[in-house]
Amino acid sequence: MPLPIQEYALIGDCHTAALVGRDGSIDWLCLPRFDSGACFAALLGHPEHGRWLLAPKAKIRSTCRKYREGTMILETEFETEEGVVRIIDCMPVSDERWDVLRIVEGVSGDVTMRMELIIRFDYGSIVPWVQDAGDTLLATAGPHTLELRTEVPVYGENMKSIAEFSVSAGQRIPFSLNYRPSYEACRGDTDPEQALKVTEAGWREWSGRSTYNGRWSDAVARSLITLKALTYAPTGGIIAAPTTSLPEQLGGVRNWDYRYCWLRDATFTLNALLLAGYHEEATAWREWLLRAAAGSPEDLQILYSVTGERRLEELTLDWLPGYGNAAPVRIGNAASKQFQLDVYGEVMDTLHLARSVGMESDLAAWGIQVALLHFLESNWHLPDEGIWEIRGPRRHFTHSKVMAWVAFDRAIKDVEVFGLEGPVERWRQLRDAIHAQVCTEGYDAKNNTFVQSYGSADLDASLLLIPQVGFLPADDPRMRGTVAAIERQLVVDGLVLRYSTGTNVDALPPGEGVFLPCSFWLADCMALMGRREEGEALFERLLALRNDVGLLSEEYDVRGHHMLGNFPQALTHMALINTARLLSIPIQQATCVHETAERPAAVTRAS
Ligand SMILES: OC[C@H]1O[C@H](O[C@H]2O[C@H](CO)[C@@H](O)[C@H](O)[C@H]2O)[C@H](O)[C@@H](O)[C@@H]1O
Repeated sequence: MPLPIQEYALIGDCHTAALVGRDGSIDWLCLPRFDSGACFAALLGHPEHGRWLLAPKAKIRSTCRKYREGTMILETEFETEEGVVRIIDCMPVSDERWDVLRIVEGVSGDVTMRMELIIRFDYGSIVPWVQDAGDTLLATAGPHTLELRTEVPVYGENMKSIAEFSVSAGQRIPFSLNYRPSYEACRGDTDPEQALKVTEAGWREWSGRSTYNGRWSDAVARSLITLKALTYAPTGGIIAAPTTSLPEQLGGVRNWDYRYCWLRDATFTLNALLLAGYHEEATAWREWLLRAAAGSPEDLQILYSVTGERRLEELTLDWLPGYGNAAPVRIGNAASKQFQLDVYGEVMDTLHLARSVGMESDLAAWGIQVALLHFLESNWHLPDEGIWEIRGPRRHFTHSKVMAWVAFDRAIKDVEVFGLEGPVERWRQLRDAIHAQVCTEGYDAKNNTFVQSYGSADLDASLLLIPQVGFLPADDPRMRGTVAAIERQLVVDGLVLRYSTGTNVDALPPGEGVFLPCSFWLADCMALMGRREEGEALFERLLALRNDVGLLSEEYDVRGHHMLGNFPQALTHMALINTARLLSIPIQQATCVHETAERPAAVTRAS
């Protein structure tokens, strides 16, 4: 059984990423990119599905770990009966090669160590042919080769590569695992100590550029680094999470592949990066978006691969039992074929924000935006699958319609503020028509609450975003009523469910954890409504759920006290950054909204 989700830490090179367990085992790694087949898939099965263990053989008394400040370099320290040993793990960022670097450092005593390398390409299904080539161990199968370099002797045993060695205080023993296509020449060795130095300097330089200097700077810094690590450097695409099929319900079927770029998630993420001053990432993402969205607006997908590929066929891997037997394990994502209205609003909002914070205006972007709006004009009235990507029948989701309003609202502001050209009068009429429709069809006057979808009495935590996008101020009585209803019906032990899965709206068996981004959104609403102390208390509670290295998954099981769902998740870390920002500025500024229902200042002002 793999470790509890919160016992993993992330290392990455902005092309792909690995999960390193507290026990020293890398249980998840896809190469050469985030969505490639995994060569270590023990996370979704057993060690025999691939992993790389590097840990003391001696009895472990305690383990503690941390990231080196401002970096993605992980240090795991094991205290054993024989002494203390530290493992330094990282993936040097490079466009030319893919390496996982592990340095074993003796801290005190003489500690006996064990390395166990089990390479299984294609998600644990292919045993490679392993050759000893002197100072290098070569593992090849089809298109893939992994090369292990280390000074300690390695031997084969039961289809595993094993090393046992001892490390004494002050000694450093490097291990490097390099990936290359098997048909290409060996790229040669790198100096591990030098690679570590360069990697550390690179991450520190990047972190040092953050403009956030509020109360929660450590938590925000770790979230920003995590978001950066989920960015695919060659294209600027940002993935939702580096894993597939970590279950939203233990033993359940809510298991999805998140190793793709959702317009929604990437847009939220980008807002967080932009507001912390990371304009380069914003520019790269805008270019990624323009390439991905190029073509007919009606063909816009809600998610793409990191390079913008569209066919993400959903398959199940029946040889993998799944994390804690939560089957099926899925790769690909059928949501790519869904119609989700909200993404139009999210894209328009981000591009508007990009202009507002001074990113150079791009005429090609505006051309695509106008085409998207043209499509939206004749499609906003249709039912859709909504923000939660339900797999049941389409509905008129209130949040989707609100986001259609956002799309026209931001386009109008782009014309008014930046002098861009468009049929602004027609857009104004549409904006007003959508607003009026939402306030009648999406609002239940009897219970004084907005509802999940037109005609339904159910609630939905996506409604908490209404003030953030500027549709209505947080202190509007209808919004106060909605927050109160959500607190009554969707809050479990202080944290927020995204909706009631018992209604079968998503056509899946009921039951999942509380949704962490929605819990941050509740804290935002509290802050915007003048309930700042409650908002802060909820934010602190959420921060306390982070694991020992500051990472969060998508969901949380309040009864079992463990994380659920893919990990670490960009949407959650983005929500954390946004809430920290909101709570870091003076109350007056946070709640200030224009009469025309502008976004709250806190959500638009770069710090
Ligand atoms: O709950 C069903 C859906 O779950 C996934 O979607 C969720 O993750 C997305 C990526 O973070 C997010 O954008 C969406 O709002 C979430 O509901 C899954 O990817 C879908 O295939 C699935 O239908």
